[in-house]
Amino acid sequence: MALTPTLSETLARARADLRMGLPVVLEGAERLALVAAIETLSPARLGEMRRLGEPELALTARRAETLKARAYDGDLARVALPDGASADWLRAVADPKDDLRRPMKGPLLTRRGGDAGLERLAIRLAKSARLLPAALVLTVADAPPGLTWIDAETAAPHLDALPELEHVVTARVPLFHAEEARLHIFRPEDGSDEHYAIEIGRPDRAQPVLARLHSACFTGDLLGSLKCDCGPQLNAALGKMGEEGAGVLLYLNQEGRGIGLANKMRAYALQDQGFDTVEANHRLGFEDDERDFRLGAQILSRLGFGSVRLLTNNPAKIARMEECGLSVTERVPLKVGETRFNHHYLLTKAAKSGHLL
Ligand SMILES: Nc1nc2c(ncn2[C@@H]2O[C@H](COP(=O)(O)OP(=O)(O)OP(=O)(O)O)[C@@H](O)[C@H]2O)c(=O)[nH]1
Ligand SMILES: [Zn+2]
Repeated sequence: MALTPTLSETLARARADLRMGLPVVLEGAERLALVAAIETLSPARLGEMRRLGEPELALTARRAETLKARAYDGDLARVALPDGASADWLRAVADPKDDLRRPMKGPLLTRRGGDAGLERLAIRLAKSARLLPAALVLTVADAPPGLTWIDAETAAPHLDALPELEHVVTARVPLFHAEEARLHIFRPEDGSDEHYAIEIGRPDRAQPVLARLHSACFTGDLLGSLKCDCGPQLNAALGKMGEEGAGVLLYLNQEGRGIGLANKMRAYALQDQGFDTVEANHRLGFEDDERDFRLGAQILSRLGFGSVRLLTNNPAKIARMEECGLSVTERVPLKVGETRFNHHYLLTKAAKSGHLL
């Protein structure tokens, strides 16, 4: 041990490798596979992988549904590569941007039988690298040297577990809405994004605290985008905490409901083609909401809060908090920032995701 990387560190490396277009090695109980993310796979690396054998394309069942491909593995599909399939072809299958212009990618031949555990892990890694959820998977007898090597049996449960968070630092930051405010930084030990807690005043830990779990939205929070209600919600939540003189706002770096900013922009481009926010996520191969709210519950309890008055319109958030052992004594509605550009988005969230209007 000592200087050799831990499983968390190896997975963090794997995410970085996939983002750069470098394959990683997954070692399962019965086979070994080279795995590359389709989004970043170069023609040269594809050529090299094809030289070593017959790779397959792993897609989520959500993406397969749009492509009319059968997903025999339940949550995913393993697609056989047609002769001469190029990196561009793979990219077009993984990325829905031209689906309407070029609908016929298939028929796609999908595999059934056998174990899809490594493919499942491959997609999981691509998602955690915030790439399109699609991977090239090649079963090999042995792997080329120098690639990051992952033990699949231990990695899969590790990716599902909540990473430990280190409370890195706390400092005072006077805010427009509340001069007495402190920012706490929390750093996950798995090398993923840091999350922030903004504590307003000195909330009494023995009482339910006014709390908001805010998910990062670069476009809404920073640019003032009118396409969602995030910016006004952020402002209104801090405003209310300022008025009451106490509260805690978690700023969770789960951009785009956990799919990352690049994928959220892909979803926006699909919305310009007429799909709603939920359909766009599905066409990309994601679930409606890929966030992990356990993080928020962990941060609140690390700060000493056991019960909250939660500012939200999302009943699922309340349910998640209670599952994590946090008591939600009250839901405080947060309805601000409706525009003609987000009216339909808000209606979709109410109709499909259970948000309260
Ligand atoms: N994937 C995707 N993410 C979006 C879209 N619009 C906003 N987001 C993200 O959604 C998150 C905010 O979630 P919301 O659904 O607005 O609200 P909520 O957190 O579920 O519920 P509230 O507590 O009521 O605000 C942020 O991470 C945004 O970046 C979209 O069209 N697609
Ligand atoms: Zn937003």
